[in-house]
Amino acid sequence: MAAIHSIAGSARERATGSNAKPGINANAISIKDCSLTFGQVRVLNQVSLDIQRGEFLSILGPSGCGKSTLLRLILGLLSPDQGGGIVHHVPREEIGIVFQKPVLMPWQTAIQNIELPLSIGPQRAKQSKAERREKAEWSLELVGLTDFRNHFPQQLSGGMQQRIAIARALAADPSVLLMDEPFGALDEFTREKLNIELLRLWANPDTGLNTVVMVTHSIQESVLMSDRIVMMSPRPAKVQDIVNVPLSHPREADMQELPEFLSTVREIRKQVKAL
Ligand SMILES: Nc1ncnc2c1ncn2[C@@H]1O[C@H](COP(=O)(O)OP(=O)(O)OP(=O)(O)O)[C@@H](O)[C@H]1O
Repeated sequence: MAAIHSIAGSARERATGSNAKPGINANAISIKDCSLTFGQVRVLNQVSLDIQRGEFLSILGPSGCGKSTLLRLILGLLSPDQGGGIVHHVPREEIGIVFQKPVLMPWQTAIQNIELPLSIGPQRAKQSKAERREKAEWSLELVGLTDFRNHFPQQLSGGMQQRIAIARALAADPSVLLMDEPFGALDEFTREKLNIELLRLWANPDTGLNTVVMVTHSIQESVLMSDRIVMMSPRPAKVQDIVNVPLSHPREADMQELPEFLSTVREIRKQVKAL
């Protein structure tokens, strides 16, 4: 099916506005005809996708089709065995990731967990200890958890732990954030709250965050949050379709009652059934 709607105006503005300076590619990352096989199992089959600067892109597809594999490919943790490869138009160190499980160190406090990646590897030399602490405090404040800075993970709810994981990713100042089912383990109420919080962080000019790529199993979540939705086919996965979401920004939870929201959800459901 052809893309069913034109791209939302504000997304285009984000993609082609202040971020797309002359001479800078309008894409953040380009995936060119990539295939990947694990042993005898072909997981990705000639996947091509341009991830545009400034967009919120969701990836939807059947379980096991290769969505997480695609994120790992984008991050550079895996390499394609065939195809033109991945072109990063933004520096690799500007790409952050948030996983479904927050993976926090249980013996470290919230603020220490956020600081940790800033204090190891090449990141360490970039900032003094005081600067790292200041950055961690800043990102903790962004996710509204300053009062919980000295709490250990087990003293925090699942939603709070995931906000710490998001703060940890934001502390490294990513321009591109990859998210692998970040809210999949949360209850519906918390999930919807964090959906909107994440959109606010994406729109917040204080963060360098510009482009989000989110794997999700939820059609509603993908429509509420995204500018475009990539539909993957069953394994070996290829890009089946790209759906443009006709909702404006800023998004609000009650937009889920709009006819454009409902018709887009219906259209995607129809496509999912036909996979
Ligand atoms: N390191 C690996 N070695 C071998 N096979 C792997 C490896 N990683 C993933 N796979 C296989 O690749 C396929 C795709 O896995 P992947 O986790 O990318 O799917 P997914 O679409 O993210 O699944 P889900 O929606 O259930 O999270 C699966 O069959 C999985 O078993």
